[in-house]
Amino acid sequence: MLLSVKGLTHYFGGLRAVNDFNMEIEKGIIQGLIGPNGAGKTTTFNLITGMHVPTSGEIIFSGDNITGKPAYHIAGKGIARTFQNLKLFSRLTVRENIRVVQNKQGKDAAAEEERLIKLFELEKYAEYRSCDLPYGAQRRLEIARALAIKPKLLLLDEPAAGMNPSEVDNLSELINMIIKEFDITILLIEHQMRMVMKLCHKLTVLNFGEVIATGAPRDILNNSGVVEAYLGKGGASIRGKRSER
Ligand SMILES: Nc1ncnc2c1ncn2[C@@H]1O[C@H](COP(=O)(O)OP(=O)(O)OP(=O)(O)O)[C@@H](O)[C@H]1O
Repeated sequence: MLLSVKGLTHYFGGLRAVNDFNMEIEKGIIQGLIGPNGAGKTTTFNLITGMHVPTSGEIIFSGDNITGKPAYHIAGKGIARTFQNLKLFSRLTVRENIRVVQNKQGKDAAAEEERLIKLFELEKYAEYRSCDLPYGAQRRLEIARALAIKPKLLLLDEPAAGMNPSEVDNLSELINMIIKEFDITILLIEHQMRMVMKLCHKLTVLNFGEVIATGAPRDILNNSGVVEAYLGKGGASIRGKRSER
């Protein structure tokens, strides 16, 4: 397993945001982490990436226990992330945003910078400050910048937030391209179910900080506990169809 999370629990004061969370991620796949608002998805990302120290539990990445290690250490081990609300260096150019996170400078780094700019269709914006980019391009840049640290595991936190349907389709293609072009594994938080169903090989479903289901996307869609968690008893399904009552 590339990542094993065991018994992860996190309290914010008296609020238990993540409760005995277990998850395993195999190398080379796109795994989805879904669940209703406030279920604890972003908190889980923050725990994995060292932004919060868990109350208890263990996180093993590539055989190393990274539980409670500082964020720079975890990034150095090969876990990169993007944020729900973009966190680009707004006054730096596209090129500079990528360059500042690269570990080394030199010929190889410059070639990698060009490759990322090209793959993410950012050529025409390369010298623009990131704050001057259209929204979709900012989102692409955030993923390109995360890849610039050459991670083994990429955590994407709602990359389709605020996108229109055609932008969501483009993003899905981009994520498929990433898994082909880079030697990488992806953990994806996303509310857009169409995208989740299209991309993910496996899903983990969180509700009130607990895992309520894990498995193949098709099985998850038909899991009554999951449907209930999203919409309450007797509600519509997460497939978007209204159920007859
Ligand atoms: N820094 C914090 N301090 C206190 N409570 C927090 C903090 N961050 C998150 N929470 C609480 O922890 C719970 C889980 O939040 P989290 O953001 O992880 O959920 P989420 O599944 O990512 O939700 P969404 O889909 O809305 O982004 C929520 O009740 C939230 O209010």
